[in-house]
Amino acid sequence: MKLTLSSDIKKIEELSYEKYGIQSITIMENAGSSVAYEIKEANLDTDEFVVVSGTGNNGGDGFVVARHLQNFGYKVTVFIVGNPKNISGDAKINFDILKKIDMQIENISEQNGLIKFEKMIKKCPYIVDAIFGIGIDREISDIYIGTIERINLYKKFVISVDIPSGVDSNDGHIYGTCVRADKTVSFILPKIGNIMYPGSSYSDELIIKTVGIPVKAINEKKLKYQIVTEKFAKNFLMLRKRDSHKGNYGKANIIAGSSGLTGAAILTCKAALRSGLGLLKLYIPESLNTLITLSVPETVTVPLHEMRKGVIGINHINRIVEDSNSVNVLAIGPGCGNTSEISETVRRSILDVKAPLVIDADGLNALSKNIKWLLEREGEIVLTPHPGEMSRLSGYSIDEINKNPIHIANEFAEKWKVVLVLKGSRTVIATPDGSVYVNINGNPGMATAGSGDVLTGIITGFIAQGIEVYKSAILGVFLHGMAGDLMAEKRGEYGLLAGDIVDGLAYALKNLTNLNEK
Ligand SMILES: NC(=O)C1=CN([C@@H]2O[C@H](COP(=O)(O)OP(=O)(O)OC[C@H]3O[C@@H](n4cnc5c(N)ncnc54)[C@H](OP(=O)(O)O)[C@@H]3O)[C@@H](O)[C@H]2O)[C@@H](O)CC1
Ligand SMILES: [K+]
Repeated sequence: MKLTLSSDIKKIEELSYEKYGIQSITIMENAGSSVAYEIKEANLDTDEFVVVSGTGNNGGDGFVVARHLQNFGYKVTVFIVGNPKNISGDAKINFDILKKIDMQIENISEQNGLIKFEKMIKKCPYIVDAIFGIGIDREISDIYIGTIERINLYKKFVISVDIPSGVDSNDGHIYGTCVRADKTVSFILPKIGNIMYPGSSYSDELIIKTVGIPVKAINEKKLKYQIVTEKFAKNFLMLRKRDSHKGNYGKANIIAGSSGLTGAAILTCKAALRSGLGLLKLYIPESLNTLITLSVPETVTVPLHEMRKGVIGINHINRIVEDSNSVNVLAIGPGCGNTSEISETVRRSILDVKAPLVIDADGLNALSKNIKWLLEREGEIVLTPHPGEMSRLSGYSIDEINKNPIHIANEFAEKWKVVLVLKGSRTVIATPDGSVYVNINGNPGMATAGSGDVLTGIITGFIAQGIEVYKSAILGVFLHGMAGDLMAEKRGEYGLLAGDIVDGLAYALKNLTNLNEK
């Protein structure tokens, strides 16, 4: 499902009106009535509603909701926040209708109105929030703060129109304060602010209504953001043929692990193998070989002589590079340590390995000091940073990245021609052609040591199996989240270990392939 900026929605609406002759008032009517019917069908235990409208078109939608709710037999009171003189266009048409049908309308433009509002919502259990939609563009002040804080204070059931009032639809940040909604009914397509944090945490449920905008108008607007849904991800998965052997499922090389960080190598290898790949080779400092072999016996290890304890010697790089040109993918980084040996390995791999590369953790740290190496890269490359690593790679602060992961990932992937997997509570996958995919499954239990190593292993495993590089990244992120969710259901979020995600991956893959077969 596509994901939009407010400008995308405005463009789609413009196309619908100007090219296809749809009337904007019709769309407002459909938007408002879709919310009202959603409320009616929920059979809520009330005979009364409060609708809180702003003075823009979101408020206009609220006026339509109020009219329909009244028709359904509910007692409705409309509170307008702001100066009613500012209501114009379609919203004004609907406002005038309310006056003609004797709707009870109150105004919250000063303290008096606020007291009246408070009194009313204390006794009315259901509130429709139509204060701001995609048009909010600045910090909220005064009377708006007072209104929103009162809505939140009494913990009533709140239905937000389009987006909880206070969320920026373009990035999900909050303009000072925000309505806490139980349900949001959004129109045409979800907005980035409905999906990204913190905005998405302000609504427990999100419903999308099409409101009569022609699909043609939506398709004509090239939309670059997309949510990764199960339906979308499962198409990338290849069914395993009955008459196949391990040679059909690809070969991967991994460089991971160093003294004290052997666990990272173990997790990466286990995850790669669990993704279904045929043959896995791990390059490992020789002193760690026994531990790896005992922990992941399915991995072929290449124990390499150490010039420094627990670190692969620099003299082996030629061999690794040469070997990696005969496999389907090379992954570098998990638990490698921040060493000059790894830095040189990353440099040579970027320059000389033609197979796709997956670079994570210490591999990224090496790259961030020498980002221009990417200019020399001919083959495909996936980078899987968390916000700290992304900060070192991009120069943006962690705070900036957390506030705007979609736009920063998009810019970086296009600039450096990489598939970028920016990890976070909503992992973003950005591709060199400017497409951006946002993953929405997963849970806070997955924010645990080794979780990223598991993701690197999964993506590596899928690339090895011949799934296109960007699709492997999307599928890997989706299944990583799905595996985490399955295991959190069994064990809870607190006790979740990265190793559980590896176990969950087997079940997640089983679920997804079952869906594929149906
Ligand atoms: N376009 C369409 O055809 C359709 C649109 N639809 C609906 O319209 C919504 C978008 O409507 P919109 O563009 O009018 O913006 P909206 O969210 O109502 O906010 C603008 C108002 O808020 C005000 N304001 C802003 N920030 C403020 C602040 N911090 N503090 C105080 N005031 C502030 C701003 O005031 P101003 O900046 O002019 O002073 C203006 O009055 C969309 O989400 C959907 O619900 C549907 O009906 C389908 C058809
Ligand atoms: K709203």
